[in-house]
Amino acid sequence: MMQRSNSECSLFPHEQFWILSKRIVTPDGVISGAVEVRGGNIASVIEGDDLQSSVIGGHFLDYGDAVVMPGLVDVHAHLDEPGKTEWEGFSTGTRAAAAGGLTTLIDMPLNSVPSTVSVETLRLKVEASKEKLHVDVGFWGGLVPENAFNESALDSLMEAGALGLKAFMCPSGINDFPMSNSTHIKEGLVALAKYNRPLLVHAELVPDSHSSTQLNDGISDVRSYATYLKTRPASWEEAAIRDLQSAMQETRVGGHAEGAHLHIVHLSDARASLELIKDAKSSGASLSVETCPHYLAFSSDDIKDGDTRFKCAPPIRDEDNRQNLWNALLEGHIDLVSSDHSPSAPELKLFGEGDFMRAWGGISSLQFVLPVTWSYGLKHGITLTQLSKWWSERPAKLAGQDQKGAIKTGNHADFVVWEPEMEFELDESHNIYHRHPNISAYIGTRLSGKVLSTFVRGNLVFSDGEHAPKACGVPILAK
Ligand SMILES: NC(=O)NC(NC(N)=O)C(=O)[O-]
Ligand SMILES: [Zn+2]
Ligand SMILES: [Zn+2]
Repeated sequence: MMQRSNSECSLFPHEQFWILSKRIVTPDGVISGAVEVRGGNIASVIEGDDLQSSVIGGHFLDYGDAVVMPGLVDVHAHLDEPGKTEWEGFSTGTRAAAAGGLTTLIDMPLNSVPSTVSVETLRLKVEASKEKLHVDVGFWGGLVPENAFNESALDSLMEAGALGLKAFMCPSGINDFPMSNSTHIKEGLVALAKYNRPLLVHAELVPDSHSSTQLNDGISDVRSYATYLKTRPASWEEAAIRDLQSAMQETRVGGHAEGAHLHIVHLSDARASLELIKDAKSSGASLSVETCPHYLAFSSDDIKDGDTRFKCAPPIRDEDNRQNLWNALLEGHIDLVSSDHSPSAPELKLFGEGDFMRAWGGISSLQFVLPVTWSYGLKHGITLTQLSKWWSERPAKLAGQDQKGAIKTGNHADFVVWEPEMEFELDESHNIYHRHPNISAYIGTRLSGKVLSTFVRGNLVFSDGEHAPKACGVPILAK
């Protein structure tokens, strides 16, 4: 049998091989069988027990009872390169992804320097990623007031390969990524319509009555999580989504932005905001919404004073809200899950002071999202099929990746092989590939679900704690 042309890309470098398992997650259910990989794609999927004899003579890997699932597709990762590689980076971030069973990441346009808001800055991203990608990485472009009314600027960003756009409705904390209003967002949707690509929105709206002096007035206990939580109420999410209502309506059949799609990132409020989303969906708007593992795993009562690892925006809310998020996910009102992996330099977390008001926000989680979603989901009876829809099928669709996100003939051979029943303590002894393991909110938790192997387009990029020698992930650019 032929070896793959660049054998350093894979720990099992064969042009053609079989993967066997008693639990393969396919769009038609979990089957016992074998997946044939040829030239990096899925050549066939066959059902049956004891298929070893059928594949004899060929190369194969028999994973027994371990689960073979489509690799996870994370539509919300901040990789921060170029310019903020000391926060994360293509190399560290994609190594963590490979170790966590994620095979595709879509990078957010902010936190790198410069932000990805033009063709030139997108080129800098792609250039900076060369030879550093252990998984495939696509890029969202930024919608900002400066380009929102400039259709040719948005056109060229789309033509250069951005998979869609991302906007903030509140200050992002990043100077070259100013916030947009609903008029900018409408313009963005109209520009995206002809490309059939989505606009992702950070939906929190700061009320007019609010000023930063007011914000810090009377705040005494800056180490208390409750203090921070009060400064970003659920009404901010609700107000943003209400403000988006007319833009959403334009995505309906016959609307000015028919063909475009609006996606709300990191929903935390599972009350009024969720109701508005349900209404918009049922009125025919092309709308979807994600939540993140930290909103599903933690509630405000769990967060200790001064533990700024848990600071993010929108904030982690109360326990009832967390239960509502799970129900919404199980009932299909929340479409998918993303990491919002958003690390920073540890100093910015101000662990010494534990000041929630001044610490940099963002949760670091990329490598752990599979066991976290699974472990906390077990109490809600989630299935492998649901997990795979939330983490692979729907995110791949949002990002326009029709050859990813499902184990079916013709798709990319992107897989995670994992043991859902295997428990482990996530402590400092664990091999963590994030640039800064200690800022992760998950250190110190006990999780269920150990990743054994990860394949990206047929390359075994991670196996048994080891990465393939060469980084052979590719930048994904829309055509
Ligand atoms: N600048 C950021 O990375 N912001 C991110 N920060 C969070 N979520 O706390 C985000 O996605 O809004
Ligand atoms: Zn955000
Ligand atoms: Zn984010």
